[in-house]
Amino acid sequence: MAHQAFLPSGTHASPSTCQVWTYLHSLRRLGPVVFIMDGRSCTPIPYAEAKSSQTGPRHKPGDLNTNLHSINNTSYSPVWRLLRRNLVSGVVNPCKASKSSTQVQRMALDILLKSLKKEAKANGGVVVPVHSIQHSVSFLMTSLCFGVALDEDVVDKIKNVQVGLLSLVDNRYALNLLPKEDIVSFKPQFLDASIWPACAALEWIMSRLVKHQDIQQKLKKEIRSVVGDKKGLVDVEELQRMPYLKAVIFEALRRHSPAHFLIPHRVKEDVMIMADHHEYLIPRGAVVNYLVTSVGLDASVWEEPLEFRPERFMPGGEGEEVDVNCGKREIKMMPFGAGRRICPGSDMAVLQLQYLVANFVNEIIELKAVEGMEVDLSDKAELFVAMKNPLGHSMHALSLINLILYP
Ligand code: HEM
Repeated sequence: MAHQAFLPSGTHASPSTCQVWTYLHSLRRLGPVVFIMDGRSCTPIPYAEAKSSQTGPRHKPGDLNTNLHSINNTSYSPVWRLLRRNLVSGVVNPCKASKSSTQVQRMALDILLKSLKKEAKANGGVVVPVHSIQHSVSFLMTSLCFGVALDEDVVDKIKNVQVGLLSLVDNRYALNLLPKEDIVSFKPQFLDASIWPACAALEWIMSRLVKHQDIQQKLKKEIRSVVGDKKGLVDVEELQRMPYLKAVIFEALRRHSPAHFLIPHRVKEDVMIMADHHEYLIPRGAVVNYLVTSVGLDASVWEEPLEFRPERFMPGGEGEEVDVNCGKREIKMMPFGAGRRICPGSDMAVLQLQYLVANFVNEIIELKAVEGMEVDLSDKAELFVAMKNPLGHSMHALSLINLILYP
């Protein structure tokens, strides 16, 4: 059953978007593909080749980030279960995030709004939101991670020098249950895994709100209909009565999935799969991955998949029943992965995005591009998929935005 098709050459373990599309193309030519990764390169090959390949450990033990005791590097085992349980019950539990972390949440929002307002005031309404977003989300996630609201300077240092994290460990949450080397790898991992995809998602959402003024207005109307003329913040409880807000966030996660791939998975035992009337063997030990983006852009599931249309997640839309946690229903998108290794921060990430976006939109009069400028929606693959030309990246970029704030 050997597949003789021409194989594309290997590429770096974090492929660019262009390479991803090459892979998608390969998928069409080669049928089901197994990605073999050797740490530096990632080669899509048909199952038959995979069968004869050697796959060693993904990472070098001992490396700070990758000592194989961190959640995403650990195979399914009691250690993985313990690490994951600690994270889920101690840090990312959405109830906890909505109650005991309210103060941190508010402070993060405050950082975002203050920094944007200051910049808008200094620059005649023009802002470059990417830095404010990163600062605010970093503050939020690091504070949740360490269990205390950290000083903003500290947040910056952590963001820039994660190696120094150990000196900041306090005895909150579950971290003190872990051996020292696990804490070292847990923290950078928590921060890498939580800050960057959340930043990317927030920036994509803002861009879409700039690009689609009608969606921005509809969202604003929904928020106002729930909070009325109440001065002050939109509460977490109020978010539950904003289905359109959730639809905007889901649509952004579908259309601009922050992760193009999952963290590679290793096959535990030989598995036979059927595709295009062929039976393929995925051999035990092979490293496999999913093209997360392509799942959310499948034209047989989504009408005009490239369009940004939050209405598809409203009653009657093709995404009405979608659950980003990929429960028992058909999987139509998987921005957080699926199954046992699904992102444990998914609920918290969605909640934080709802909170920040609702309050941000409630606070502004209008978010729009500077006259004559347009939002550039090209992307680039870094650790996660970010905007190639961030909103208002420089005075020469095409994507300056004009933030008109209430006085
Ligand atoms: C919009 C935000 C986020 C996105 C799009 C995202 C996406 C993902 C994806 C695609 C995976 C790989 C799943 C797999 O390999 O099957 C993952 C894993 C992971 N994520 Fe997230 N994530 C986000 C936010 C967060 C947050 C807020 C946290 C922590 C609080 C977090 C912690 C983790 C961890 C620890 C893993 C590894 C899980 C394991 O291997 O068992 N993520 N995430």
